[in-house]
Amino acid sequence: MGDEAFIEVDGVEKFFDVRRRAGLLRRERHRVRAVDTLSFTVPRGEMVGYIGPNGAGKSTTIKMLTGILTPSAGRIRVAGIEPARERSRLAHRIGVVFGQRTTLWWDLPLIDSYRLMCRMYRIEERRYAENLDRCVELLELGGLLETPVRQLSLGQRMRGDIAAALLHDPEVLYLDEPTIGLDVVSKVKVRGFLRDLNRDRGTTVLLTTHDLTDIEQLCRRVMVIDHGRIVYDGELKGLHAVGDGAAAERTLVVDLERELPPLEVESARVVKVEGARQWLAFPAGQSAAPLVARIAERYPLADLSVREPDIESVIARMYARDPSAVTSRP
Ligand SMILES: Nc1ncnc2c1ncn2[C@@H]1O[C@H](COP(=O)(O)OP(=O)(O)OP(=O)(O)O)[C@@H](O)[C@H]1O
Repeated sequence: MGDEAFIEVDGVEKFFDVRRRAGLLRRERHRVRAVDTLSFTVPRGEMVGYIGPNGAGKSTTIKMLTGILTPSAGRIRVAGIEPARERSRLAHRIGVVFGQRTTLWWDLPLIDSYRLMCRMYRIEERRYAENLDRCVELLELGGLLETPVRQLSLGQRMRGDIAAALLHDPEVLYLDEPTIGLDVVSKVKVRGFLRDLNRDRGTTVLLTTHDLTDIEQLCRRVMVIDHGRIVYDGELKGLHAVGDGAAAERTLVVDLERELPPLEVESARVVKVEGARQWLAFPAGQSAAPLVARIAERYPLADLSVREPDIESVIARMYARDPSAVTSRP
């Protein structure tokens, strides 16, 4: 196998047979198609965004790539291994982080979880010590190693989980919503760490997220999945173009010292007013700083924050504008 296809997904389908109520006593069998003829490849060392609306099939894809789920049809290879068949052999070569749940032992100090993983994965002592030192330093975990996981903040726990996924030096890292619920500072730390990991160690990364900034800052390539199929595969800026420039709007949320009529500011428009709070949409490509300066000059400003466009709205507009414009990479 050449490096051209380090992750290889070819015509993969996954359906679930579920039973649902169809009347008082009757239950009907019903087939949910979670992934529908999915095909893509990821070369070694690439960091790819994998995005799509809720229920599109992202988690199902990741579960099949780790071997937790077996495809109903089609072929998957990761580092030359068929995940569902050789799940434990593959486990030595991949790392997984699910943002919504932890792989750490809740009641144990962080370091104990790491020691357990070292034994479970039979990681060689020296390699373990090196990887741990590097993660502790770069993810700033030094002061947290003796803390039980349940006492960690969400951002600390996430950094702890990322370290756990990297102790055995995986060649591939799957990240499912790694920045979900994190504050801005934690997001910046996590993104910086992932960028360096990919650059310095050549780790192949597949990143699922609802936060477009994660993609913007980390991935040149993005794949969009909807209804279990890839509907776009290419550069992020191409996605913005398909989704119409207006889709890529950010929102400035302004708290004024008192209620005022909608603000009038160049290159932004008020989209909502609620008491002394106003929401102003402005082009995502534009820096917020001059806009903030213009508002501060003319209006009594108490506080403000910037909201990034979310993936759902970009995709929704992409469809609203012209569904046929949504293309796949050749
Ligand atoms: N074990 C299961 N049994 C039945 N249906 C399932 C199962 N797992 C997933 N599905 C269904 O398959 C579809 C795809 O789900 P999946 O979790 O992969 O989506 P997702 O893109 O990860 O969504 P989200 O962004 O909400 O996490 C959904 O319709 C979901 O309800």
